[in-house]
Amino acid sequence: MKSAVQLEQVSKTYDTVQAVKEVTLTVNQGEFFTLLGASGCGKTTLLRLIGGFEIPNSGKIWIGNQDVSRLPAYRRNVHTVFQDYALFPHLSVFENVGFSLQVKRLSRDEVHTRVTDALKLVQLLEMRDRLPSQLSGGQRQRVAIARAIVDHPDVLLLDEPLSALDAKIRVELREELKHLQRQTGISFVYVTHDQEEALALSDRIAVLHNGELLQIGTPLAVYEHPVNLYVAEFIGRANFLAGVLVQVNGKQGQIKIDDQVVTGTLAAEISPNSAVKVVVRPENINFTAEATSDTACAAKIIQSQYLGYATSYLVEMSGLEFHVLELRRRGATPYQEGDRVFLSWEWQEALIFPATSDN
Ligand SMILES: Nc1ncnc2c1ncn2[C@@H]1O[C@H](COP(=O)(O)OP(=O)(O)OP(=O)(O)O)[C@@H](O)[C@H]1O
Repeated sequence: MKSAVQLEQVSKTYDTVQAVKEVTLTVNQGEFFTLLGASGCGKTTLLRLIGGFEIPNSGKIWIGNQDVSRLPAYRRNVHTVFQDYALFPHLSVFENVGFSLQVKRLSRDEVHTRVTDALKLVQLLEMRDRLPSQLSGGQRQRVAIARAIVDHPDVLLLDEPLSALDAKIRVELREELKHLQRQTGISFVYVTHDQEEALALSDRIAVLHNGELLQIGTPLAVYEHPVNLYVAEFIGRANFLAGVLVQVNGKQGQIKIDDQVVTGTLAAEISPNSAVKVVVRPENINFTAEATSDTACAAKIIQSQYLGYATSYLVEMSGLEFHVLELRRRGATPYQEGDRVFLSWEWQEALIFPATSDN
């Protein structure tokens, strides 16, 4: 597979802050690649390094086959879509989108064809004569995206492009963006702190923390096989149970939590009698009114929230609180607050990490 962007041991320091620490990664051609992390983790800096708005202190950056580590932004075949759209207020939608082509002195016909195609892709052709002030936030962002794809860049960099929009428009535009990326085949490098957005959009996700790359993988891999407790906590919801590993049987571990014993999969090599944390997702916990197996734990429902498609429970077991999500099943009545239940899960569905693992 050909690479669109490659970073090798890239670091960037501002004064005393090391914003990016020795990051190595490859974005494949035609890939929707997301940089995900909490505020301040270095994702915008990484994007700015790829775009050429910052120069790394050390390391190398390639776009396609070209080493661009020292090239200024305007000499890289990449475009950036910013959170605040950055449109020219006095130019129409059409003129905004065609601006860079006119600067390049393309013929009128060529500009017309390309701008029309780009506006069709973002479904804004009928608004071509409006000014940015006459558009909604979502429409403005679509103009910014059309402007960025109009001269067919190899790579499009997007810095939280949906974060200024309200929730409903954000989800709509998210679907359009994914469709647009597939249609154009442009490689997208997308920055967000929103894990749900990252899961929904990406072919692969790079999870960053304190300037370091923790994990790269498909949405499924980072959700189901997080490399450490930090990634498990950052992506999706999870319950964290502290206990002691009492027995190891191949990949399976038994953990004692107070007087209860639960099972899980060892996510790392851990020796018996170590302090561990078990990570189990709310949707992987089952309830039964009666104990069904040795590892079912007695618990009590503290809170029940009916969500329509599912019921979300807060449950207490041995002084620990659990979140449980039960999808709606035809004919089933949700459990009530105060009900006594037994919790269980498949051992493959719970991950055991050393308690000292980075979180
Ligand atoms: N121009 C700058 N001068 C000094 N420090 C900076 C500069 N830009 C970023 N930083 C620092 O570098 C670190 C990473 O910042 P960066 O903007 O890349 O994070 P981020 O993950 O994009 O955060 P956010 O989601 O809040 O935008 C932060 O500690 C930030 O304060």
